[in-house]
Amino acid sequence: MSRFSVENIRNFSIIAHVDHGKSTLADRLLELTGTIDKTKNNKQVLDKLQVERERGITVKAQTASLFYNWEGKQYLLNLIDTPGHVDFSYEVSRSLSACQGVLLVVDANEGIQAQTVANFFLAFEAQLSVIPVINKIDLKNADPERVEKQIEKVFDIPSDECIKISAKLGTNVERVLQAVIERIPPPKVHRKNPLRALVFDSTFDQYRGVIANVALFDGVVSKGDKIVSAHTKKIHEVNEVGVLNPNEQPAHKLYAGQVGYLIAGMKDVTEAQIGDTLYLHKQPVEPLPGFKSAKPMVFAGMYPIDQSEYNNLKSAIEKLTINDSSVTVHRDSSLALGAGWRLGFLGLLHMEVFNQRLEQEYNASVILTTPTVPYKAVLSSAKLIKARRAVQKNMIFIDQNRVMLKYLFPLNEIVVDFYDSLKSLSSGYASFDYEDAGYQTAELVKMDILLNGNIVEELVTIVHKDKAHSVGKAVCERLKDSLPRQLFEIAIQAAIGSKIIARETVKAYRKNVLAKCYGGDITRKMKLLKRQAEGKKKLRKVGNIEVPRDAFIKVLKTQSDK
Ligand SMILES: Nc1nc2c(ncn2[C@@H]2O[C@H](COP(=O)(O)OP(=O)(O)OP(=O)(O)O)[C@@H](O)[C@H]2O)c(=O)[nH]1
Repeated sequence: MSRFSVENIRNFSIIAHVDHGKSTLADRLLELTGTIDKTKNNKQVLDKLQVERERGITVKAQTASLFYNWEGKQYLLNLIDTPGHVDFSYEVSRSLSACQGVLLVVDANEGIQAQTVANFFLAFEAQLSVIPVINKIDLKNADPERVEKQIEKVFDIPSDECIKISAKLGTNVERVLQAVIERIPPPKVHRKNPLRALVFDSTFDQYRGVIANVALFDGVVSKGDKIVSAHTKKIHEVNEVGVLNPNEQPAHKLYAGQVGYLIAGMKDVTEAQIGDTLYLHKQPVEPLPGFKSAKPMVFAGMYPIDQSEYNNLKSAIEKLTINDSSVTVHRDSSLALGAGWRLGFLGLLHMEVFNQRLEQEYNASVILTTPTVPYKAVLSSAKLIKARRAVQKNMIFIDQNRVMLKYLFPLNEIVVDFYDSLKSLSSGYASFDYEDAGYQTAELVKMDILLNGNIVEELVTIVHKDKAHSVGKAVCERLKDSLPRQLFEIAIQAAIGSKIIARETVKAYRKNVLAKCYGGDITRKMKLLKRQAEGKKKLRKVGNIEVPRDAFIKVLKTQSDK
């Protein structure tokens, strides 16, 4: 790695709206630089996770070091592929901290979309060079000239700076590499200074522990060095350093300006903080600014299906959060579901992907309960807070056919199905992005669910006053369908304070498990009675009513559907 002087290094990222072609462009860049062989099968090479390949989306930023000869010089181009979906924008902003420039990919047919704008501003605020790339010019409906005008109008980038390509066919992709060299500056670093390395990402390997992705701002690091984490102050010996090409390729040393990986026997989440600065033992440095921690937007309870799986699930969640530090984890417990956690995610897709990764990468199966959003409650005698509907903030015309609208919304109104409704109302044309605008007051009420007068703690929820009646009714109906009949009548009620807003009744009945056993075989009877007793363990008693675990899960799901 010593061959590459700082002048011959470029660190860049590809950013875009979802599906505009980042991963396809990354595949072509990898082929052009001989990093991977050119075959028809190179599809989303950097999307290594099973969930990414199944869903065809990038959820995790990936790094690849490309070697490229141009005008007689050899360059080291470090590419960081980033996710497009809004739920993963935290990955994008972290990746940008290791870069000096970005390729902003825009679909020649769809033009500028919500995440194009959001990602552009992330790069702009980080003062990175932006190279606009108009992709998919091979499409029949492509209109690169219109997109060029949009880019000029919205981002103030002269249209002659746009590179028009087809990542699919490889058209003009070589020009993109040349623009990276010409328009993105080399990193501003000092190799003679003591080591200062930023941990911008990390993954967990079962055998080798934490693999930290690092960007070197100063100095050199080699195998055998003793390094210190500015965060924990713990000393670690470096076992391996190298570059991602795109798979790990060990090297003797990494130099300032380069991006690579480092393994130093860190075994634990707390030892591998993303945003941490690493320095050489006895040569302390001023730590780099690091990252703002991600702000969870959607919360869900997570429990093992069987409590005996608690410890395995705990370790799986810990390992996965090393790789996805935007998930927040707090211990929680529920009378119905046992010990578990309350996890915070950046959005619903993020929650689904995390759940799928737990299953696929760690073989864990879990119960997820209703996602909720955080509220701050002000308890007054009336217990009530003023409502606020969506408020329009501004409107910008991107071109004759497109308009960008900004609204202030209650988060609760958008987390569940807003995006889907928007897509179907606009026949797929509208796109959507959001950012947290802080807490606002609203008329929210706490809704209790009661069984024969006893509150079921697991089902207490916060709902908007206007929706309380419909949510309460739906929960009571769902509970009625899922509660087994018992020896006595059960009143199911939804209540706000002392006011009952919905009610259903389950008639009395006794389930005789021996009903179908006529005479004879005592062992069979015993078996059925034993099974009934085991079944009872999975029940939760509310007063004298037995509620099966399934019933909770079904009702919790209704709450999120409403
Ligand atoms: N016709 C055409 N299709 C393209 C081109 N580039 C990408 N695509 C297609 O567009 C779709 C999305 O491409 P991806 O590269 O996966 O998009 P992405 O931006 O990486 O998507 P995320 O990782 O989910 O954000 C795929 O079906 C590609 O085959 C192109 O130049 N022309």
